[in-house]
Amino acid sequence: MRIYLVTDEGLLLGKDLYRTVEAAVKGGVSMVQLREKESSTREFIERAIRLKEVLTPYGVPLIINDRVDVALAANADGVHVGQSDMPYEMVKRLLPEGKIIGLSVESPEQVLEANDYDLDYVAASPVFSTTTKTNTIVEWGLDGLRWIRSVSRHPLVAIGGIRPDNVASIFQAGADSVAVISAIVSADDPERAARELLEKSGKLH
Ligand SMILES: Cc1ncc(COP(=O)(O)OP(=O)(O)O)c(N)n1
Ligand SMILES: Cc1nc(C(=O)O)sc1CCOP(=O)(O)O
Ligand SMILES: [Mg+2]
Repeated sequence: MRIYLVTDEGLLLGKDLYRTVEAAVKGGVSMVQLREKESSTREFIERAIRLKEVLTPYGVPLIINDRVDVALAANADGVHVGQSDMPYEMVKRLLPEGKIIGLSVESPEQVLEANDYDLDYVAASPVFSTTTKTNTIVEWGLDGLRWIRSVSRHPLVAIGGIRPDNVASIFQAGADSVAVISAIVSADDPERAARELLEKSGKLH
């Protein structure tokens, strides 16, 4: 996975969620996270089931943000948790073998602690500060990403403020993948936006 799309209903600017995600996949997105902060549990599950139906023909995994129960109910491919969410050990115990687990890391201590976990990726949270999510601690920057790469045994996802003009530098600093909301979700043409990110990543060939 290179371009990892995270959804946000509030940033769709009137577009349809499912069409936007499908267009982004056509443009090169290879993993999708359903991130619902306002919806009811029932709406969250319904959206997850529908999104899974959209993604399955493309072979693109669906990750559920925060909620192991929703992931299980929708037979999603995995869960992303942050440092205030369900602890890793519980997520690991509750999810069937083979499901994806991603964890946000916000400090050097958390990066080192994550080396004890059986994770599919750690997410540098945030690589750059962003208006999309403001309750973050401190941005890692490119030096921070290089440091994580040098000590972490896990695939490294970068998230926060990622755009076509900085995506190459993020991969050069050691990220394996970039997770993006507004640069794709808020674009007039999400397929083109995803393709541009992939082309500018320097990772096409
Ligand atoms: C890929 C990815 N990285 C980081 C986050 C943020 O997780 P968290 O800190 O739990 O914050 P919320 O997204 O739950 O508000 C993420 N969702 N995805
Ligand atoms: C969901 C999320 N988590 C972050 C973190 O730092 O943990 S930043 C973020 C939002 C990323 O949105 P955009 O691509 O629009 O900057
Ligand atoms: Mg969370």
